[in-house]
Amino acid sequence: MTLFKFTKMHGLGNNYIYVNLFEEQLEEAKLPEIAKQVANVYTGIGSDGLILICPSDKAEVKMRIFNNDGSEGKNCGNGLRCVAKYAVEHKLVSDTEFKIETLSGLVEAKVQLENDQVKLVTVDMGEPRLLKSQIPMAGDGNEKTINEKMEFDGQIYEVTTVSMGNPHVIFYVDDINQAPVTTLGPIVEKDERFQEGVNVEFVQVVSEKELHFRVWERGSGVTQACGTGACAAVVSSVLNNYTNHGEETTVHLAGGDLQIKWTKAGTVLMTGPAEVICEGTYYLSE
Ligand SMILES: N[C@H](CCC[C@H](N)C(=O)O)C(=O)O
Repeated sequence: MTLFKFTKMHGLGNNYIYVNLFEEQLEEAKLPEIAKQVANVYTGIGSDGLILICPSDKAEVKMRIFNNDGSEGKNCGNGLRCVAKYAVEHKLVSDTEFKIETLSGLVEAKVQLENDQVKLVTVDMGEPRLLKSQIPMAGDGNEKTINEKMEFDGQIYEVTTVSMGNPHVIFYVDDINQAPVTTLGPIVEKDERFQEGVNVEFVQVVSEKELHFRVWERGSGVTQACGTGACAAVVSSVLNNYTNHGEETTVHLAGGDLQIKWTKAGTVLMTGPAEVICEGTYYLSE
């Protein structure tokens, strides 16, 4: 019987099962299956996926993220805030500011402590990637997709695409409560023009400082929040002249708010909470 200790954590309701690989051992080939198992709300723990906190030779810690369909993502904003909280509170790091390695590069995390507990985390998510070749998506790889017409399910939409190390396509809607998240989301997620699939975001512009946001995530479906998606939405909104470059935007997600700024220096800063839900031992069914 394989068993391992886990911590369930969430960032604005985007919840994952975290396993500390400084202490536990999981078989590499079984990781997609383990992610699907623990994420199953009926026969597992129930989560949006699995996140591994690993040793790294490039940073203090490394994060790997698996969606609830077992696919491995290359970045996870809500996951990074929770990894930062875990690393500080379990003394995997000795500072309140440190680097985290992801499959899409290094990010810089900075935690805010209250009585030795991490409440808020700011992550410098690095620079957005805007070329079609970087999303990746079909078309001229040297071009960007900003407010470009694309047909999905027989209808023409104007979309913008941004990668935060993982792919995002942003649709603007007049009323976030009417956004076709569960109907259009899964169609776009698997559209063949996105060679690696895509996270699908719906955004209602409230003002030049506020966005409403909903998401259909690649590999997980509807989640309460998507940190990389919220960063992509702010970058997209600056590119579409809805919000201002270098100014902070409040993004209202289903699970709560993130403060996001696409800095004039070029990187995207994301600030938000990270919470522990529970800890336990998982008995992996063979
Ligand atoms: N579904 C995403 C990974 C999780 C991203 C999201 N949960 C976040 O907080 O950024 C992907 O496959 O690219």
